Amino acid sequence: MAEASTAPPDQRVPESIQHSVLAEFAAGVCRDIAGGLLSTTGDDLVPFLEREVGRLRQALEDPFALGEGSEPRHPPVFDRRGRIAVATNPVVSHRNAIAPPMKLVRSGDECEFTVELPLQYQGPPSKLHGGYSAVLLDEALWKAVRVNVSAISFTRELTIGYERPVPLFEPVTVLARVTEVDGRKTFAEGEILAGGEVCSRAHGLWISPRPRE
Ligand SMILES: CCCCCCCCCC(=O)SCCNC(=O)CCNC(=O)[C@H](O)C(C)(C)COP(=O)(O)OP(=O)(O)OC[C@H]1O[C@@H](n2cnc3c(N)ncnc32)[C@H](O)[C@@H]1OP(=O)(O)O
Repeated sequence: MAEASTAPPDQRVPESIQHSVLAEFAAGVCRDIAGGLLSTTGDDLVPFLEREVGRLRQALEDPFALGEGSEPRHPPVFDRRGRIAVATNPVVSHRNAIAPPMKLVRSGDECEFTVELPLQYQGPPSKLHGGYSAVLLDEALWKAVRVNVSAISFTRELTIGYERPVPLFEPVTVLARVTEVDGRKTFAEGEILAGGEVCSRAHGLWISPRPRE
């Protein structure tokens, strides 16, 4: 298998479905280790790590059993230059161990995501770090812009209002929609909700780069 973490994109090689499933499984184990390292102390630490490493070892011994009947959530795709592109997105990609990952459940005029945040995203006790609320909202609003405007756009301004803390360890919803399109500029807004109540609100501006001369 290619050393995907160090190889530049154009040196990555195509991979089987089983390897994509294995990579996503390994990212999931990394996520569980990251959370467990924060909640496991003293004598529990070694058995915890042995258990997690054991899950990974078992998958390595029989990656085909792991992949049987299942599809990777984010299989590598070919980019416009025909190179293999791994889904690196740090919010939604199952292959990225630092992504929660946030899941798109509805896409259209309004985009809806769901996500459950574990301990590694904690700011105040049992609550989401505010900077990470901005990350979730940036991604969700960018997606609403992406779905509703043909040109690719990048975040130019993003304003967050923190009305209530976002809880960890339970499903939260992230909503996003476009409010105005004005040439290269697209304005969007959205919210993070928990238990039906708005915790954070965002609005911002996305701009598509000037076409090259
Ligand atoms: C393949 C992509 C995968 C993406 C994955 C998900 C990513 C999630 C979203 C992100 O996080 S993107 C990453 C974070 N964003 C960036 O890194 C963007 C950095 N900024 C830029 O690259 C440039 O500033 C940008 C391309 C966004 C715009 O550059 P321009 O030079 O084309 O914009 P310009 O400054 O000319 O502004 C365009 C227009 O907007 C106006 N404008 C700028 N700021 C404004 C403002 N705050 N309010 C109202 N209007 C504003 C500006 O006056 C101007 O108006 P006019 O067209 O009428 O002249």
